[in-house]
Amino acid sequence: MGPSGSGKSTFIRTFNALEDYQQGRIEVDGIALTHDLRNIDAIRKEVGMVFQQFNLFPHLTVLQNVTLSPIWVRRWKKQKAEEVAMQLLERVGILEQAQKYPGQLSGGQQQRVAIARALAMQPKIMLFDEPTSALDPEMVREVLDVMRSLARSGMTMVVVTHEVGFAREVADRIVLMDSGMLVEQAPPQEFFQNPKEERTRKFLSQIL
Ligand SMILES: Nc1ncnc2c1ncn2[C@@H]1O[C@H](COP(=O)(O)OP(=O)(O)OP(=O)(O)O)[C@@H](O)[C@H]1O
Repeated sequence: MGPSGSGKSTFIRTFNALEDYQQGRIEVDGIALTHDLRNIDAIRKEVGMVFQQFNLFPHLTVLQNVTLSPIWVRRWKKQKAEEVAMQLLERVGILEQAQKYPGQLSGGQQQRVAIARALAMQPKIMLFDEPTSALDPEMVREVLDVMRSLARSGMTMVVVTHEVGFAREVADRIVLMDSGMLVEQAPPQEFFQNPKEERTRKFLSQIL
């Protein structure tokens, strides 16, 4: 969490080398991120990402959006990729939309396709960059429900969000960022009820 421009997107985009960084060290499931392209590829296979704007291919059906990477990157046979995709579409509650195009779906449905698409690559970590910020209020919940069940299934997730209730309920750890720096990190209860930093108190007084 953190105010606008505090560096939240920049931070999570470094995890899969969408953004370069100058200091520090990033390690994903034992693989250290270097500038070697093969290494970046290896990390990207482990890290799924969901963006605020769903970034689906508009000319492909839902099913084709979800099977594209497994077929082209993982080299799965079409039939296997489609079987797995259908299971994922069922998991995110939009199985019946499989043959439609993104433009025919609501924002909440499109975001659930984007989640299924990321999961299709069987990532070890999922990054979410304000996944509900572009949605109408009534669609926020259906996406948060999917994320909640993903968290319960044990998926490691790093989520940039302004959804305070969701963060409080689902997170193991909340990180507050400000001016490109990590200000405070703590389990939700401690973060919301007993923050250590003045900056955190000020942030909470603005959002609660
Ligand atoms: N650690 C950093 N060092 C230097 N510049 C940074 C750092 N983190 C972010 N920036 C710069 O700060 C600006 C805002 O960052 P970013 O978009 O990541 O913020 P944000 O918290 O995601 O904002 P929003 O909530 O509006 O999306 C960008 O121009 C980015 O390049």
